[in-house]
Amino acid sequence: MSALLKVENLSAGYGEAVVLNDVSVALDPGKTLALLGRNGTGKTTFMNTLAGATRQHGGSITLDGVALHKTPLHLRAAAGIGWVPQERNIFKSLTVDENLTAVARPGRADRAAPWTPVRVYELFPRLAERKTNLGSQLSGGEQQMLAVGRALVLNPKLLLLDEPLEGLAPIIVQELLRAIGRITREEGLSAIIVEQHPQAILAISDQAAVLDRGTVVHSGTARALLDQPELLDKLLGVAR
Ligand SMILES: Nc1ncnc2c1ncn2[C@@H]1O[C@H](COP(=O)(O)OP(=O)(O)OP(=O)(O)O)[C@@H](O)[C@H]1O
Repeated sequence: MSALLKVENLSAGYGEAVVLNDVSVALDPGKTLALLGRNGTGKTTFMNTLAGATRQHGGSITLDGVALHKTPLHLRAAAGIGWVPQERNIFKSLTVDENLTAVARPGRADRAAPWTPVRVYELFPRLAERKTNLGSQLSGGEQQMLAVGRALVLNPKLLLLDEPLEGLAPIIVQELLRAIGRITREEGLSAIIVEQHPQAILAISDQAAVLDRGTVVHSGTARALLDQPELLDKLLGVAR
């Protein structure tokens, strides 16, 4: 199987500052990668770089055979990147429904059931109940659901979720984890998930990579890291 995403020898950062150094990652179609690491190790910078929001200094990014590093930020959604940034970026002055319909793109020919606002409401019934509420009137968890829904209706090839569970109540975390599992496992959408709750994300991921100081210091299966909690703690700098 050829990789959906191939990142090779990537270096990137902000202006002259280089944050990511020689990062290589590959992801097969339909698979999920958990991207882990301590604070400030470059996880968000990696996601931002896939989305085209940083300065790339070197290396290459290929999505579905297309050289993404040559595609500017405003064309990356059309190129297949569904980005849910840490700050969620929903339109706060539009209703839930307007948020979804404003960005919806037709599905790709290879998808039997494209994501539409209707399907997003099935996935997140809470959003269906809030259709006419403004983005600014939603709770943090509902905003996160809307941000995920907005990325889905773009019908991306690769979904990027940057700390989707951050700051959310445990019951909402469970709802989101179930929904993410459905999107990836059942619907077969490829995803990269950055998270501070490693166990929860590893449990729904296929692969794992750990960043430290802008470099990949571990990569393998998610299962192997779940089975070796001491190794995981060591990689994440957690004292036992
Ligand atoms: N807009 C920016 N301009 C300059 N430097 C930045 C910017 N954003 C992040 N950095 C720097 O890049 C490095 C990596 O930060 P990044 O946010 O990618 O890490 P992270 O692993 O996602 O951390 P966290 O878990 O805290 O979100 C840090 O040293 C940070 O100070």
